[in-house]
Amino acid sequence: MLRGTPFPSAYRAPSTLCRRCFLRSVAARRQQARYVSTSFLEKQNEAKIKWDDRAKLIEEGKIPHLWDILKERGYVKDIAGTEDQIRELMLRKRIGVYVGIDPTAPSLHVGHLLPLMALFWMYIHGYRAVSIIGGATARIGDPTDRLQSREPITKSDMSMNITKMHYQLKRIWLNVEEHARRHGYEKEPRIWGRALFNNSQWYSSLSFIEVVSRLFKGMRLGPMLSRETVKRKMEKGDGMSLDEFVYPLMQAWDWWHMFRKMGVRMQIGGSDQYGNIISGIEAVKYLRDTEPDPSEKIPDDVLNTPVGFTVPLLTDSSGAKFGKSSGNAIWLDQFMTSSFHLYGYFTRRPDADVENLLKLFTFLPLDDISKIMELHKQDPSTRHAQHALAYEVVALIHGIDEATEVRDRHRGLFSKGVFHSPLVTFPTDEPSTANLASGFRVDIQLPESLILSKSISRILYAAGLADSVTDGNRLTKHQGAYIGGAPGQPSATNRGMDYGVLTYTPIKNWFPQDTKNFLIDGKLLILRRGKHFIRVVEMVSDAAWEASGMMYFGEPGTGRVRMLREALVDAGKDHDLSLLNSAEAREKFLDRAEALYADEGGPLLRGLPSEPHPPVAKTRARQILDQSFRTYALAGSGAGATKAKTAEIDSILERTERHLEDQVTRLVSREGHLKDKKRRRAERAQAAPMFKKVHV
Ligand SMILES: Nc1ncnc2c1ncn2[C@@H]1O[C@H](COP(=O)(O)OP(=O)(O)OP(=O)(O)O)[C@@H](O)[C@H]1O
Ligand SMILES: N[C@@H](Cc1ccc(O)cc1)C(=O)O
Repeated sequence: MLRGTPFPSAYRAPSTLCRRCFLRSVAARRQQARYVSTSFLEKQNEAKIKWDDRAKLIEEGKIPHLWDILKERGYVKDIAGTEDQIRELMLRKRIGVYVGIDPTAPSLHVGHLLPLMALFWMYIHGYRAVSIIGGATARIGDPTDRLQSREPITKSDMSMNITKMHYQLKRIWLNVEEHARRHGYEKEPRIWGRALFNNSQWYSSLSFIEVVSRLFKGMRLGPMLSRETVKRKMEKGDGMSLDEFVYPLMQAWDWWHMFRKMGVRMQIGGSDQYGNIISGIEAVKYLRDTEPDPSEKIPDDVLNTPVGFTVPLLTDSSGAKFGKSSGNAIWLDQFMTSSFHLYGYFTRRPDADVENLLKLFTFLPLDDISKIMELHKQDPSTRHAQHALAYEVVALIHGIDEATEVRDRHRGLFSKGVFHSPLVTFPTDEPSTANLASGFRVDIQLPESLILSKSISRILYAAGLADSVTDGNRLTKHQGAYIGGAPGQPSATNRGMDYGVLTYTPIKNWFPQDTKNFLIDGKLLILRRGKHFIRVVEMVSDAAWEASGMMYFGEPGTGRVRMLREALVDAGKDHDLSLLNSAEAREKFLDRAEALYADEGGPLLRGLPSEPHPPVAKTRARQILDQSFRTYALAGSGAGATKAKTAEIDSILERTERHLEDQVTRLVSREGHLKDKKRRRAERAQAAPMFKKVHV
């Protein structure tokens, strides 16, 4: 092992350094000095040799330069910096590259996917890819291309948006790896590196005076005032507030933070971000060149030059940018735009656009795209290329299984563009607006009487995060579940999550009245089991809960049991018990019971956690109902014994009902655990040590 040396002999206050800066840099050094294993250094060295070898192959023309691939696929619209700088930088150094997204909506949309795709390409070619959720910047809101200022976002909406986007991005990142593998890009441990941050992480510990003295000091008002966005908003819009005016500088500070700490040299954005990227480059260069601490100084050379580029904007048929503000977004959240709609959206792209979209939205090699286009041209009415595109995008966002299922559903419904089923309406170009009316979709609603006065274990069970109340107790005992709140503070006095951040604290078996301390804006709870199994719970009044007709796991005296019994009794009434063994009666019974319980919107499954479980639970519920029918029929079929057997039937029913409830609950939770476990393993396997700053 090598020992970090916190105070090397040469480490003396240089005459140019003021006392404050000197002390600060000594403190920083002390914190950063750590033990580093030689094997880690060897591996880093190995990675560098590999990178240099790759550069040689590129220079000899044996493998393509990624920059050329990006250009060829259509990702490059405007360049910030020069093309030569970018080429050289990408060739010589495994630079960090980032895309930022403000959490001003509860989901990513298809437009976001474009800069992200460019980022994914860089990732699978070995660059360190960073995605940023702008928890801090969203509090201001990017004024670019707007005439009216944004409405402030409430704390609960913000927490919800950050949570949703965070887990959406995590899931997409995992899908990226799977996709890349399908298209021949095998993950290289220690070479592929990625990270996901919320910029509140650094803003919450940043002092105002530091930004003013380090950054604002060097920015000239003239060029900032002459920016198109500023002029337009001041002349034609509702004027510009100071926070909006400095927004690009906040974005620039993000870059500067990552530039120093993580080697991020490049920023990618949609073409509306060009101005912000240019401002960022100026600011980062200024901050780099005026660094007062010599030990932190970064030289002004090609390897330390900030650069960027923008991707073209994805627009709708009228030419308007797809986005939240334009109100035309195709969302990546299943509940806001179903995977069926998402698939449908891509299958309806015009023939003239589809080849470009295949290049932009998929990892398919260009040769494969040419083959797809050839096939498509033989009979464009089959929309072969559009289906390939839709399949790839849905698989990237929702996974291969979902994509295959949706493709099959589309195949079943449409053939050569002809719509078969009268039951389903043809999806239009309009995005699905379900759940948008309320502004966002929570995972689950639960009543006040549960949240405010029942144990947290019961709440975990009701939210579908525990198999039972006992399991909830076990989780809280072993700190296996978390709640959004201020970390490290006791539950009785926890002040909750700060605005714009996502922080958790382990759930303990606290008094029921403590749970209210974790409510965001008095109505939202964020619960998590393990690393990824998450529930956003909205607390509703008991009256609203009653009116909704919904049920939750463990709700006293509810109806899932009661209603199943009614359905079974109903089925019995409709069909003479002597008929119950007939196939016809069985089908009728199942249809009734299923309509009543197993519909996605039906009362049984409405109480269950959200996707991807309902379809699984639905199938399982049908199987269980099927079994219960058979048991019922068997019990009722004794010749002439119909009435006499009522008591026995009742007891069988009760048992089946309990069984049904248990099975579905268990199934849902187990699904979650398995996924959780798999994800954790995948994450561990790809821990990216290159993000750790190490001084030796
Ligand atoms: N339709 C689009 N085409 C290409 N890039 C897009 C599109 N929409 C957003 N982006 C890019 O995604 C990144 C994050 O965008 P942002 O958070 O501003 O979303 P938005 O939907 O544009 O929001 P808003 O409409 O509220 O400004 C930016 O780089 C932005 O340029
Ligand atoms: N300003 C970007 C989002 C963003 C936020 C922070 C960043 O560091 C970068 C980008 C947008 O609104 O599209």
